Amino acid sequence: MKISIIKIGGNVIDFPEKLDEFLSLFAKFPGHKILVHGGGIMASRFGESLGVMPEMVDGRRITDQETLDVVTMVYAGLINKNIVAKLQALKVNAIGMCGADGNIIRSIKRPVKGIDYGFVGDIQEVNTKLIDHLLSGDLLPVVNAITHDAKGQLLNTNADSIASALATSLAKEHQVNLYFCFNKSGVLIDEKNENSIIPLINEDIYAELRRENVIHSGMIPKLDNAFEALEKGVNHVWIGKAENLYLAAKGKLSGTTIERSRYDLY
Ligand SMILES: Nc1ncnc2c1ncn2[C@@H]1O[C@H](COP(=O)(O)OP(=O)(O)OP(=O)(O)O)[C@@H](O)[C@H]1O
Repeated sequence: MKISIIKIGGNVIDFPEKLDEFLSLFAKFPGHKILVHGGGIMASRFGESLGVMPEMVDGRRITDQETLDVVTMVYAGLINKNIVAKLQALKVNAIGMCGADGNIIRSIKRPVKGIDYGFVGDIQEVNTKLIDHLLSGDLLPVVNAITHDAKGQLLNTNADSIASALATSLAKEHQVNLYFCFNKSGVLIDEKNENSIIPLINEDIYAELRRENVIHSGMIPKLDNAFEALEKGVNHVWIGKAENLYLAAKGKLSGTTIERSRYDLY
């Protein structure tokens, strides 16, 4: 089977018009597909309205019990069910899932090493058998950033890591492409210039861009996940603007392609 894993960033989810535009393109996206989302911006806003203030370390959310309650309500409830309803309206048979549903993603609470992230989960296992069944039955899984430890504990897990883990697990038996959609036109040389897209990044270019601080914050785990996915057999990884996903699927250059092999950009 050919499978596309598409991760949608919080900046797109947060704007209803942008989300609608993305979902109508996504609905037409060819072949078997899985949508992965978090929703950090909305979770922070809802948390604040309930008096649960966000606390971030290196772009990652510290998840105490109250924060876990908020992210579960927002990711697995509000955002997930809204996306599923919108896809159903587009005649796509979407099914919303957190990691506990059908034991689709099992994780383990991150051990404390210097920083205590609280109820944050590192992925251990993906139930590819169930995903195969769903995709074969023409269902479209919409997977959010809440996983579980199979002992009754829900855990907050990075959505980029979920997309990457789904892709690498499914790549053992299928041809898998991974797309990270966010609110910028790709990985940029100058973040303020949407035309400064870096069309292709390999390990050497990545190391240099990190040294020069061109790549920082949320882009670092995204690229780490991208390289790990390629190393573990994923066919193709793309990072770009949500609106350009359709062009990317048609092989038209409109974002950043991540590649393992050496390639001289300059
Ligand atoms: N060179 C770069 N080009 C583009 N964005 C960059 C670059 N370096 C760092 N970034 C940052 O990376 C961020 C994207 O990663 P981030 O994981 O925060 O976004 P996201 O996919 O929308 O996340 P989430 O799912 O958590 O909402 C951008 O908002 C940008 O600030």
